[in-house]
Amino acid sequence: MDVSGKGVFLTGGARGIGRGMTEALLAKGAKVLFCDLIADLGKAAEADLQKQYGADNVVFRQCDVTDGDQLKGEKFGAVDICVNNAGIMDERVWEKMLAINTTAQIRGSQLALDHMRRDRGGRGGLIINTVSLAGVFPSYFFPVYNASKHAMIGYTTSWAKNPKMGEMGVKWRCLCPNAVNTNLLVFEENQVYDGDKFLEWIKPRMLEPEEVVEAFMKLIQEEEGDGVIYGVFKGLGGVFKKRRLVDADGESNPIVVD
Ligand SMILES: NC(=O)c1ccc[n+]([C@@H]2O[C@H](COP(=O)([O-])OP(=O)(O)OC[C@H]3O[C@@H](n4cnc5c(N)ncnc54)[C@H](O)[C@@H]3O)[C@@H](O)[C@H]2O)c1
Ligand SMILES: CCCCC[C@H](O)/C=C/C=C\C/C=C\C/C=C\CCCC(=O)O
Repeated sequence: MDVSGKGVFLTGGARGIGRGMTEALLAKGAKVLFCDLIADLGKAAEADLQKQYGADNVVFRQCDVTDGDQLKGEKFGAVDICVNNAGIMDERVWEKMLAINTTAQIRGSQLALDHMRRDRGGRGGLIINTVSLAGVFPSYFFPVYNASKHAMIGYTTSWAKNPKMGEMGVKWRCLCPNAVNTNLLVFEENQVYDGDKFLEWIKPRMLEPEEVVEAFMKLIQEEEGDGVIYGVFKGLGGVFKKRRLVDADGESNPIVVD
């Protein structure tokens, strides 16, 4: 989709990957309403971005995505693209994690679908859920996080397969990065299992947020690829290539390039 002039609603945009996504969308001419739980970071990001891209083009709202009314209340001038990106990683508060990573992403998707459906007077659109490579492969370091992300792959790709989706005019995509150098990877003891081992495993594979944002922009701008699960990772032939995950039965070559 050409994002120029399009309306975007994005969650978890105050920092990390979501902050980068917001800026990249603005740079391509989109108008972005982004929300986050952390008001001071969000407002600072808004001030920076408004200076660069104009106050009419980017707005921040404080919002807890687990509060259905707040999410609904912020919706939506005219939204062409919805990015459900807010997420946490903390096995100690696993129910809260499911509420943010899964329930809220599903709620955001449902609200966006209702808003966008062409067959009910909307103008169509694109829904992107930030998932994770942990939504595709098992990882014993964080079982509930993993489950929360597997659920979003199932949910997103299932909607994409709905035979009436063409009529509804809505496209669905999952963005699945490997570990990214953001606050999510700053964790305390017991937040994950064997955290030291995870960090050791991840060190040579770690992505920078900009790499994920670049992949996100490719995913968003491509016309093809409905329901695609878009992996972003190092070490299997490059970070930015479009890949469709079609075979997850082994670590050696689980991914087939299109
Ligand atoms: N960092 C990684 O290794 C990695 C890898 C793959 C996928 N992801 C996913 O990417 C997404 C973004 O994570 P990130 O790495 O940028 O982390 P981050 O912590 O930098 O950003 C996440 C943002 O979500 C916000 N948020 C959390 N709970 C919220 C709530 N209840 N309501 C509103 N906003 C809330 C946070 O305040 C934060 O600004 C998450 O869904 C995460 O699971 C991250
Ligand atoms: C606290 C870290 C949270 C990071 C979450 C993020 O979404 C990253 C996920 C990255 C990778 C997890 C996915 C798959 C791991 C697959 C295999 C690991 C095998 C390692 C081993 O067994 O030695």
